[in-house]
Amino acid sequence: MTPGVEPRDTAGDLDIAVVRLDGDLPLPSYAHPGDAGADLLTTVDVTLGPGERAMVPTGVAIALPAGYVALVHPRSGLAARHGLSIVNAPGTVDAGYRGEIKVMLINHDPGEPIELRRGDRIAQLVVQRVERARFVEVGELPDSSRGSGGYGSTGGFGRS
Ligand SMILES: O=c1ccn([C@H]2C[C@H](O)[C@@H](COP(=O)(O)OP(=O)(O)OP(=O)(O)O)O2)c(=O)[nH]1
Ligand SMILES: [Mg+2]
Repeated sequence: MTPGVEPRDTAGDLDIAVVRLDGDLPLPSYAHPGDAGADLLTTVDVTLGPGERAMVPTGVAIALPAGYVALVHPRSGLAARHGLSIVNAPGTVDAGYRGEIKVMLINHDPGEPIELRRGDRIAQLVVQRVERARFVEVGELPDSSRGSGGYGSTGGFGRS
C-alpha cells in the first residue's frame, strides 16, 4: 500500500474465527478504515456507580492464530466524557483462550453513574503480533546507557 493512503475498507487483513455467544449483536468491527481497534459491545444493561467496577460480557469468543494477542483497550471518548475505563487496561486475550471476552469496566467519575445498555460500544480490541520469549538465565546483564535508573531518573515534566 502507498504510504499515507488510507486502506479502502474497514475489514482487517487477518481472518479470526469468532463465535457469537449471545443472540444477534454485531461482530466486533472497525469504525473507520485504518482503525487499530475493533469495537466490542456489552450484551447486558449495567449501571456503574461512581468508583464502581463490573466484569461485562461482550458475547464473543475468538480463536487467535498462534503468535497473536488481542488487547482490550478503553475507548477514549467514553473515558473523556464519562470517566469510563478498564481496570486492567489493556486486558490480554491469549491466543489459546476460547472463552467469552469480558471487559472489566470501571467508572472513575467521582459523582455520576454511567448507564450502559445492551449493544453499547464499551471497549476496543487491538489484535497484534506478539513475541514469546525464552528466558535465558545469565549471571550478569550487559551494560546499557540507562542502567538501573528508572521511576523518574531523567527528571519530571522537563520544565526549566
Ligand atoms: O480483559 C480481559 C482480560 C483477560 N480475558 C480473558 C482472556 C485471557 O486469555 C484470560 C486470562 O487473562 P489473564 O492472563 O490476563 O488473567 P490471569 O489473572 O493471569 O488469569 P489466568 O490465570 O487464567 O491466566 O482471560 C478477557 O476476556 N478480558
Ligand atoms: Mg494469565
